[in-house]
Amino acid sequence: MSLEIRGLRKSYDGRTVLDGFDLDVRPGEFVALLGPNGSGKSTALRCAVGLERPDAGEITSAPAAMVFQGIHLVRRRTALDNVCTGALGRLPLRRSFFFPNTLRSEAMECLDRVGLADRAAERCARLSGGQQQRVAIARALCQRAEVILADEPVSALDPAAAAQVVELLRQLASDGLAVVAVLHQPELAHCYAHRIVALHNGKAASPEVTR
Ligand SMILES: Nc1ncnc2c1ncn2[C@@H]1O[C@H](COP(=O)(O)OP(=O)(O)OP(=O)(O)O)[C@@H](O)[C@H]1O
Repeated sequence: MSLEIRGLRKSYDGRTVLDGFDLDVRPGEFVALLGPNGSGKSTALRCAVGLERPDAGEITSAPAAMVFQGIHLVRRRTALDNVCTGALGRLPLRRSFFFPNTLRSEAMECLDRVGLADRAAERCARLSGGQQQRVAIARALCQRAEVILADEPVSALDPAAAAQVVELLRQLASDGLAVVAVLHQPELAHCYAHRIVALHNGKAASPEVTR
């Protein structure tokens, strides 16, 4: 299992958000996490990646990276530079200003996997929203993540770009990653996810196998 969450509990200001949330995601699996606004979907992902401390529960995860709705690229830098920053956590400090060629090659491979090798030298500000989100996914790949946690990755995109990004997430899962994406579009979840998990009353409702 790439990601195992058991009995996750989290409250804010005395209000219970997660109340025994469980989730298992295998390598090769794309899970869509659905649920109403405020049901705790982001909180669950943030706990899984270590951005939030749970009140209780156990999380076991292979190296994980998060992708956000807001994308968070450095817009004036090139797509390739942005992807290279995925490796900052494993670079010595002196290397973090001029990325070594080996890293640039790895970042190019990551851009290739998201279909954007031909835009590597383009400043991110000049890319479309969907392309920018694919660059952010390439950056997660350059982190050498085995688990990708995507929090509403397509909510800001037009329908065609959204479908392309969700299809890419499915492809990456088919290549062996474990992928969890919070989606607000049930039709995309049904079309592309291997499995849908619904968050209800702080718990995972029975998973529904879609494919
Ligand atoms: N840092 C925080 N401090 C206080 N309350 C928080 C914090 N983070 C989240 N919450 C609250 O926890 C609840 C769950 O939030 P969360 O963002 O996880 O829900 P969500 O299912 O992702 O919602 P949405 O679909 O609207 O993004 C909400 O009521 C939110 O206001």
